[in-house]
Amino acid sequence: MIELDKVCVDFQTGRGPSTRAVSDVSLTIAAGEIFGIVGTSGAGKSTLLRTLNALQRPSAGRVNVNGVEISALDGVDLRKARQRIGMIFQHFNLMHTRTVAQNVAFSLKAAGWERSKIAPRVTEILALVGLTDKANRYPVQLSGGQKQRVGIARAIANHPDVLLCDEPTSALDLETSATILALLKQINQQMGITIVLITHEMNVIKSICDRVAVMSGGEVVELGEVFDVFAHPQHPFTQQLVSHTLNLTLPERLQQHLPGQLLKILFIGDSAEQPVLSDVAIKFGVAVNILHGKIEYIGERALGILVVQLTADDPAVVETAVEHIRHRTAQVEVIRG
Ligand SMILES: Nc1ncnc2c1ncn2[C@@H]1O[C@H](COP(=O)(O)OP(=O)(O)OP(=O)(O)O)[C@@H](O)[C@H]1O
Repeated sequence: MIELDKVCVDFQTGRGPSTRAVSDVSLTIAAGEIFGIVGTSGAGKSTLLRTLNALQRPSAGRVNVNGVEISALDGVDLRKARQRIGMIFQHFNLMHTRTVAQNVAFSLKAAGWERSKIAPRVTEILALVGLTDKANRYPVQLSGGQKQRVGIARAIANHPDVLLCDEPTSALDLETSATILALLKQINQQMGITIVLITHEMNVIKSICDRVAVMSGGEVVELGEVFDVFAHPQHPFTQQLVSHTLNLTLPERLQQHLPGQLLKILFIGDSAEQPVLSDVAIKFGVAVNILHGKIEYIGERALGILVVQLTADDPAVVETAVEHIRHRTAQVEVIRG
């Protein structure tokens, strides 16, 4: 449904050398998927997202949406192709002199809807985003979350196939963010709209995306199912993002002064249901001290993480116990041996 083939974007600033904002990105995004692009500021996320509706032209490479090479279109053809692609923004981009209903109606007028069909569609779509009672309010009278709901209503009113989301929750508090992400998920499931979302927060990726591309320095450095990226991040930048999100750092003081081995253990699926730690305690006579732990739910799947300290009189016994744990869990990282 969406295909990027070796997309590069260069910006020429002044007379100096150009900046490469997006470097050789190739991706395929399936119809109906919620696809996340994560990276720090300046990674090239916005620039890449904007190539999907040709707000930004690639300097090299091709962008195909619904079988049409959007990066090669202009004029009427481009306007038509863009009508199949909605977009929402971090700061909502609403028209402040128009009411909520007028903001949504405006997008339908622009898409060439018959006058008589606009009002019923506005009513329907405002009900879907939970804003029926705010139809005649102006944006200034709304909370951030309500403004983003207007943005979403406006973006999906014309039945697009794709919804592009540019940091949709970055200006919102945690609770409101969660309700907006839940609304996006609901829209994806009910209407089958493909969602491409950019964010700098792994938590946003974790809560609604199916797959994720990690961007750094204009490149996609990692790509995969969200669960797999969280469970086995490969690239050092992804490892840093995931570890920061899971927040399992122990105070330095504790790390330095504890005897024995400190392990971070990952439990996935079956391994989460087996009494691995009590088994090693009994079998090898090691003392197991749990220092930190949590279970993250990503989609329907659980990812358990524990930080434990293993001690015994004989260090060789601890080594054997660590090997035993390694064979029965998804991953063991020795934080300090
Ligand atoms: N119009 C432009 N002219 C020149 N350079 C630009 C332009 N737009 C973006 N850049 C540069 O391209 C790089 C990528 O920017 P981009 O906005 O895509 O990153 P981002 O990952 O979306 O970051 P942020 O989250 O801060 O928006 C940056 O170095 C930026 O300075």
